[in-house]
Amino acid sequence: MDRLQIEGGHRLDGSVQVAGAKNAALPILAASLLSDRDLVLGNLPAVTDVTAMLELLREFGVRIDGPRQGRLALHATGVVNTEATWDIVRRMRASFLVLAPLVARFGHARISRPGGCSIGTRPVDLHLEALAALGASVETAGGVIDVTAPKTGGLQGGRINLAFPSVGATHTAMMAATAARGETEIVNCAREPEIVDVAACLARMGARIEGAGTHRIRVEGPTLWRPAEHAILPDRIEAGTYLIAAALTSGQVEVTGGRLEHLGGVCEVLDAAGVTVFPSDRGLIAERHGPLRSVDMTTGPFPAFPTDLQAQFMTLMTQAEGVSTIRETVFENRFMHVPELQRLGATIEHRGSVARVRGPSPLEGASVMATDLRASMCLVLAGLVARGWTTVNRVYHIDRGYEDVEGKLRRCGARIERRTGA
Ligand SMILES: CC(=O)N[C@H]1[C@@H](OP(=O)(O)OP(=O)(O)OC[C@H]2O[C@@H](n3ccc(=O)[nH]c3=O)[C@H](O)[C@@H]2O)O[C@H](CO)[C@@H](O)[C@@H]1O
Ligand SMILES: C=C(OP(=O)(O)O)C(=O)O
Repeated sequence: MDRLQIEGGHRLDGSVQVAGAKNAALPILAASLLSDRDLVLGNLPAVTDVTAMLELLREFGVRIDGPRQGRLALHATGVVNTEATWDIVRRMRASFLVLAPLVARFGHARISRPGGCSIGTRPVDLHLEALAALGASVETAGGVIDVTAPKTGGLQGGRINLAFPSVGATHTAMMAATAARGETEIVNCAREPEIVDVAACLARMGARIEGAGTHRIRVEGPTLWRPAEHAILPDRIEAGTYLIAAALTSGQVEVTGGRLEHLGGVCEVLDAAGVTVFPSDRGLIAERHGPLRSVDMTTGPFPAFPTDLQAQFMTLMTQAEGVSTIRETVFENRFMHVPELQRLGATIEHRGSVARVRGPSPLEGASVMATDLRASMCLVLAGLVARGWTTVNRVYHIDRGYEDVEGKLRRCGARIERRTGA
């Protein structure tokens, strides 16, 4: 199992190219199942979640050509299977996103109920309610979810009112609605930039869809599919991670491809902490003015501070003067990094959905265990400022969503090595 070894105390300077967003790439790959026309994708991130989704699509019978000159072509003409087993779903939660396109196109799909993961229980009720609102019947038995569209006419347009602006349920609703007959209105939907990117890709594929990025999306179906080409938008979470890394080490890094409008509440919070993020010719730069200040932060759906940057922000706050109160409102158990940061010397009290970080704490390198993608990354960030060497174990979590993490950090001056094996 790979691990990363980091020597702290080196300032980051230089530039980092942000990859395509994993959280747009995964639903867009699932959306390739909707159409029998070619879909060509650019800017797919080289991360293991994308590899796993491509493997799953191949198992369904999707033909995949490339990558050639950075582009990958998907042809879903010969889909042979509409069942995703537990073995597939347990490897990657986002594989659940194939449910809607399969039901929409083939009228039926069976998928194992995804379990929780280290950040929360992560139910799928809102996905299933969205499909039911378009006329699908949903049966669950023995951990398997069976979804069938009406025998005559398939899915029908309708009104989907999401109880919470779930990102995944919004993807499910949009994809199902493109194949349903008539108008669908999705209310209280998620507004994340990845929703806008998925909607843009669906529109290129022929869907009549509007309102993505607002609380209400309208889709007029069914879609007359056409061949399409789409480049995945840059990963705002990766961009935010490297901006935080630069601020943490008092360095200056140009985050190429990062976009201010995608970072929502992040820049405001960083500004209050003494870090200004400003646009450059090619992306974003974070500039720190003297010592970091503690800031309170609450995660929430876009444009609030993203839960996927909460752990990295917590590492930043270990180096800020004062007490920072961090509230996690999206997932019920997303503080698994707290004991590992404490192991490095951070002073953090954690109760329920609130963590209080008292800084600045001198961190000391140690061996720590990665528990999920962003928790792992916050430990790498801590390693950049800890005294001596930090070893982050179970790096496969980071590889799920960060392309070439050690290469990107090393090119900015970090001392970081990947070690393979025991
Ligand atoms: C592949 C992908 O895009 N993953 C992102 C996506 O996950 P994901 O799509 O799973 O996140 P959701 O927005 O759906 O989940 C938010 C909250 O809603 C709850 N919920 C969700 C669905 C449902 O049917 N019922 C329900 O109760 C979840 O348990 C969670 O507490 O958005 C999250 C929130 O921005 C990000 O952290 C993840 O990185
Ligand atoms: C939680 C995340 O991803 P997923 O929804 O794929 O588990 C993440 O990207 O931080």
